[in-house]
Parts: sequence; C-alpha cells; structure tokens
Amino acid sequence: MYILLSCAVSLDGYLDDATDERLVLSNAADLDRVDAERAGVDAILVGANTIRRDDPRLSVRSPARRAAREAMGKAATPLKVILSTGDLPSGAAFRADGESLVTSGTVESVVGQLHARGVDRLMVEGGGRVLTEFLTSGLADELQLVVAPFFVGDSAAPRFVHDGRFPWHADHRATLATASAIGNVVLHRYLLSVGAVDRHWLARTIELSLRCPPSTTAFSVGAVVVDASGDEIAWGYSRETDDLVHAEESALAKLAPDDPRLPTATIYSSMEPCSGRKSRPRTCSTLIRDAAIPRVVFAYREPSTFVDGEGAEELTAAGVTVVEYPDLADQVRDANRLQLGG
Ligand SMILES: NC(=O)C1=CN([C@@H]2O[C@H](COP(=O)(O)OP(=O)(O)OC[C@H]3O[C@@H](n4cnc5c(N)ncnc54)[C@H](OP(=O)(O)O)[C@@H]3O)[C@@H](O)[C@H]2O)C=CC1
Ligand SMILES: Nc1c(N[C@@H]2O[C@H](COP(=O)(O)O)[C@@H](O)[C@H]2O)[nH]c(=O)[nH]c1=O
Repeated sequence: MYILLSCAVSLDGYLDDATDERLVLSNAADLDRVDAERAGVDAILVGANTIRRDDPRLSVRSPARRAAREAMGKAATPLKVILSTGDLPSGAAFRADGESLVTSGTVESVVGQLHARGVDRLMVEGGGRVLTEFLTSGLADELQLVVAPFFVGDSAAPRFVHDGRFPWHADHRATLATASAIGNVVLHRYLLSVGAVDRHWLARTIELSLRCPPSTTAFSVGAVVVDASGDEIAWGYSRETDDLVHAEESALAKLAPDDPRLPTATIYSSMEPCSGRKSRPRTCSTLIRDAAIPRVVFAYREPSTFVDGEGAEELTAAGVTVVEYPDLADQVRDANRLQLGG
C-alpha cells in the first residue's frame, strides 16, 4: 500500500490556530490540488480531533473528478477512515457523502485492516497526532507538506507533529523530491520509504538515459550515485564522455576511487550493470565492486541483445545488495526502442 501524508502548516509549524474556526492555510489552487490527490486514492484517513474541530467533509469536490472515478467503476469519493476511541458528533459532515469507517488500533493494524479491504493508496490528512503516529511508525511513503506564508504565533494551537522518535534526523534526511510554489504557498514533496526513494532515483536514471547519443550497437542507460545521507554525488549516462563509456562507469569516473562516501552509497542504474565488455578491461559490475559500493538498484535486466548479462548475479555473489524494480522496466525499454526494435 502507498501511504501519502498531506497537510498544510504555517511558517511557525502550526496546523491550525487555537480558535474554534477552522484555519485555511492553503490557497484555492492548493485546495484544488489536494482535491485531485483525494480523487487518486482509495481512502482518506483523519483523527477524531480533526472531525471534532473542523467537521470536514473529506470528499472529492470536483464533479469532473467524481465522474472520472465513477467511470472507472469506483465510488465518487474514497472511503473515509476516522481513527477514534471516543465519541464523534452524530451529524458529522463526513457521514453525508460516501462510505466511512470509524476504527482504532495501532497504525500497523489499521493499515492491515485497510489493505484487507482493498485499499492500495491511502491519504492521511491529519491532524498532528495521527501524522505523528504515521511518521514515527516508518510506514509512510510520502509527505506532501504545504507551507503558508504567515505565522500563528500561539503555542496553544495544534502543531504539525507531537513529540516522538522520527526516523529522519540530521544524519538521516528525508529525500526531497520536489519543492514548488503554488501561488503564495510552497508544496514540499518528501519521499520517506525505501521504495519511494528508490523509484525517485530510478526515474532520474531514466531521464538521464534520454540524453544518451543514439546508437544501434549499445544501450542507452542512466546512472546516479547517492550517498548515505541521500545526496546525489555523481551521475552519468552512456556515451556521455566518449563513444563507449557506460553510465555507471561515467558516474564513477567523477569520484575519487577512495571517496569515503562510496562504502555506504547506493548506485542506481536504469539497466542492470554489465558483466561482460569487449571494449573495456573492467565491466561496470567490477567497477562497482572495486568502489566498494554495497547496494545496487536497477529497473531493467539486460537482455541478451549484445552480450549475456549476469551483472546482478555477479554482484549478489560478491555480497552486494541488488534490488530490481521490474515494473519500471517498460520505461527503460522505451528509451531503448532503437536497440530493441519495436
Ligand atoms: N492544516 C492541515 O492540513 C490540517 C490541520 N488539522 C488540524 O489538526 C488539529 C487536530 O490535530 P490533533 O489534535 O493532533 O488530533 P488528530 O486529528 O490527530 O486526532 C487525534 C485523535 O484521534 C484519535 N486517534 C488517533 N490515533 C488513534 C488510533 N491509533 N486509534 C484510535 N484513535 C486514534 C484519538 O481520538 P479519541 O479521543 O476518539 O480516542 C486522538 O485523540 C485540528 O485543529 C485540525 O484543524 C487537521 C488536518 C490537516
Ligand atoms: N486546513 C487545511 C487542511 N485541512 C484538512 O482538510 C480538511 C477539510 O476537508 P473538507 O471539509 O473536505 O474540505 C480538514 O479537516 C483537514 O483534514 N488541508 C489542507 O490541505 N490545507 C489546509 O489549509
């Protein structure tokens, strides 16, 4: 299940003010973006205090988005999930439109319950206590955090998160995927799970592979090296610096062989690192092993078009962790239509 956390905060990190009125931090364009995110999920989850304080509808608003969901055979608006052990107002607005579920338990058990009901994409909209539970559980894949350009300035107001042990700290930072202005607010998209981070970097390798000079005799591949704190430290693509250079080789050539970040880095490649080369003494698998990189992630296993690739097996046998995302392979095949035909 993909778990997306979404909320808006003030410049001083509050989710609301201390008054009874709901504080809108987003602007109209951002609220429309949130509506589009809602339309793309199977369930929207909030905590009981958000229901008690805001009385939200938690529905998809846009008639076009509701119709599009229905055309796909889904309900017009996703399942509404409320975490609560206490009372909720009987006339709460969330009950008016679509299906809802009031439940309780650990985050793990709630996620298990929703998964069993067929929820594949969950949007958690708050409030602070629920966001804290999801962030500290390590189960969240992505945080969409909107910052509005004003201060609340009142410590009686609810904060973005409560106290807790969060997996991200100064030495283990979350991966910032994008930061974009939406009028006067800024949307930050942070990737939180290993799977979401890996997919982000593989998307970057596929983008890099599109820069390769065309060839019918060698594949177009992109590669990046990411250090333990999540920073990209080198990138490369096939034929970047000469007619024969491979993506991993080109990226690694930009780093000193004894760079202290390499033994804790991950190398991402759109295609399995090569294990046989006619044109160079060392294969990419050998270069990776010589660099002492402990983790390799790729999307597409090399087909036997030019040579029989055994890079994944060779690296695994050498004790390197190898992770493959075959569901992204089609995009790599697309970038290599010239070589693969079709
Ligand atoms: N700016 C924004 O984007 C958003 C702002 N908000 C704001 O956040 C504020 C509310 O945040 P906050 O006070 O932290 O509260 P929450 O909305 O996170 O709700 C907390 C409550 O949810 C119930 N709950 C939480 N976890 C569980 C669990 N695992 N099992 C069962 N019940 C659980 C408990 O209710 P019970 O008492 O029933 O046990 C708990 O007291 C509101 O002011 C709202 O306006 C909310 C969402 C988004
Ligand atoms: N205030 C605030 C948000 N608040 C969230 O939106 C809910 C309101 O939903 P609805 O009644 O369906 O519009 C509210 O209870 C809370 O979960 N969201 C945002 O993106 N930006 C904001 O500024």
